[in-house]
Amino acid sequence: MDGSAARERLALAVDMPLAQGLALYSSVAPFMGYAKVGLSLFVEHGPAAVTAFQKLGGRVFLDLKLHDIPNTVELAAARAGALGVALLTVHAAGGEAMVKAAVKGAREGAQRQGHPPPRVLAVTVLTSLSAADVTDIGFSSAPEAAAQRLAQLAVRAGADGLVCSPREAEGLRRLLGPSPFLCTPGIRPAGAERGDQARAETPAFAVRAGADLLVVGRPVHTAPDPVAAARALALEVSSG
Ligand SMILES: O=c1ccn([C@@H]2O[C@H](COP(=O)(O)O)[C@@H](O)[C@H]2O)c(=O)[nH]1
Repeated sequence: MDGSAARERLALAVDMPLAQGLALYSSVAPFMGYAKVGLSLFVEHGPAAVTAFQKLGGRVFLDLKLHDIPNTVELAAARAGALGVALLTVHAAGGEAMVKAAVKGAREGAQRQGHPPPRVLAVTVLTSLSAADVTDIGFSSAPEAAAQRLAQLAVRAGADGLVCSPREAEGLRRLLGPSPFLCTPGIRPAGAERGDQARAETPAFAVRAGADLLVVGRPVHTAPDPVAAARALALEVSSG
């Protein structure tokens, strides 16, 4: 795989103040094709955070993890679609009707503004949850089985893809085939601090497991040389 193909498979999680995030994304953009705008940036700046990265030429992954009643989620997804984002997240645990509503809203919102429809990705089991946490919140199964159940629900509802741990990607590919777009946060290069990520794996592991898009935040933010860290990620993705 060449460098530009690796770039298509890397998203920078911009979990930091906007000015700092814009500067960081500009410097790593040759290696990372998506800027992921998450809760902290969106709570502080709203749609302006999205347009700021779009002005830099970045494709925006709007990671709001919508989770509410279907009508509310449809309205929010329509607003996100109208912003021209490339990817939007919802929680699969919101149920089939809610995921369906998100897909409908996102498509209609994008169409109204003449944008291509965003891919709606359903979050299965957060990568920060350990097996014990998954039991604690009421699943009777291990993370992998819980992720598979939620993934099947999301695909039935029309989600374009799934967010999962790299540990679950291979099983989901086997179960669901080549079409769902698999996005894996919880990426840690060998030796990197895990922080709050309980089910993390290396970039090469995620690629071999069948992930389409790898989300990376702190391993780039906290690196002594973030550009070198992004270049190393792209290299590992290319050879993974
Ligand atoms: O299950 C999930 C879903 C989303 N995320 C998001 O990805 C990044 C990961 O950042 P790191 O600094 O590389 O840990 C972050 O924005 C999360 O909100 C996730 O980690 N797990």
